[in-house]
Amino acid sequence: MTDDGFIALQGVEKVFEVRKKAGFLKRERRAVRAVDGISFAVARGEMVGYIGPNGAGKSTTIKMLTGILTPSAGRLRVAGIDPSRERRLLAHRIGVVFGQRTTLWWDLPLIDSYRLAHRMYRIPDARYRENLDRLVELLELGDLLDVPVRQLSLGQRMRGDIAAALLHDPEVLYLDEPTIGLDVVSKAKVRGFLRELNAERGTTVLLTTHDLQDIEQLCSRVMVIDHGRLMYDGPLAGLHEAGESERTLVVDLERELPPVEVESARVVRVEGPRQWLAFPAGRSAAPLVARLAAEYPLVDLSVREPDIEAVIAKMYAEKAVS
Ligand SMILES: Nc1ncnc2c1ncn2[C@@H]1O[C@H](COP(=O)(O)OP(=O)(O)OP(=O)(O)O)[C@@H](O)[C@H]1O
Repeated sequence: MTDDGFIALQGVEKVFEVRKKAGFLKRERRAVRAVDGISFAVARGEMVGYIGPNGAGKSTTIKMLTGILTPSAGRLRVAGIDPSRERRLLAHRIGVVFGQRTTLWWDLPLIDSYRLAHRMYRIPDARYRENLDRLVELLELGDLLDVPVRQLSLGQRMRGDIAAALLHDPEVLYLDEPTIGLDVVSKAKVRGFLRELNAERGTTVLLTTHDLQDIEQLCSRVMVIDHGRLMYDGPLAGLHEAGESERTLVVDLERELPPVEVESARVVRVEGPRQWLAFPAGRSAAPLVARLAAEYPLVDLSVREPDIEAVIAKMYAEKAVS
């Protein structure tokens, strides 16, 4: 593939014209800039998180990447293909899973949707059988193939949808909220499968989610979008610095004491002999622990990582002010 990435966007914009009621008969036209000049490149085999608050422009970006929507401006390529111009050609190279809406046939047994995909994508018979067997095994669908989709639980349906998106061996998989509404066990199954898919097949994955544990467990890189603009693109750890987040050192002292005093950390909570100290997430906890141990009667301690959701919220707040 070219140097500019397997998925490549340069200054991509999407503006929607919406009509708004402005009186009894009057309607006003208004432009909604859903995506406002986004540029990024994703290399083949990367697994990237694409996150942001509601209405940020995530789904619009994914729709442009699949060719459903045409960008208003900018350049966009997936596997060297212009999605909106060659949507059918691209369809053979990509798989899409929308967590909130199924692509499976609601009233038919699960297997019928797969048979349909077999024909629709013209998947060679041997390849279809092989992929179906592998996906059924990995996603634990064996007992569900003859069950009508409407009778499946949400977690089962989601696994069914993921299999449907992968029968034709796509090189790229877009996942829009793949764990939404799933219980802990189902989430773990979906995440485990995606990790394996990426490691074994080198499938490039772009993942949109509100569940930051999805990102934590799957993606080494994360892009944050807000108001149609890219606010952050980098490793997950860097988000903490961007949000100037803090880690927490929880210390158990021998007895109740006034809030401890130690450089570069501040006590944020005291409960009996236990105290919570906030310190910058980018710093090592070791010198802090050493100082505390030298000056106070320490019994036990633990370090808590910051909640990423809070980090992002803080980042937004800071950008809004600046
Ligand atoms: N077809 C459309 N016509 C008009 N406006 C639209 C259309 N699709 C999206 N928008 C607007 O574009 C903006 C971005 O929407 P988008 O669905 O891409 O956000 P999102 O980040 O996916 O949000 P969510 O997390 O809620 O799904 C919103 O203001 C939305 O109302």
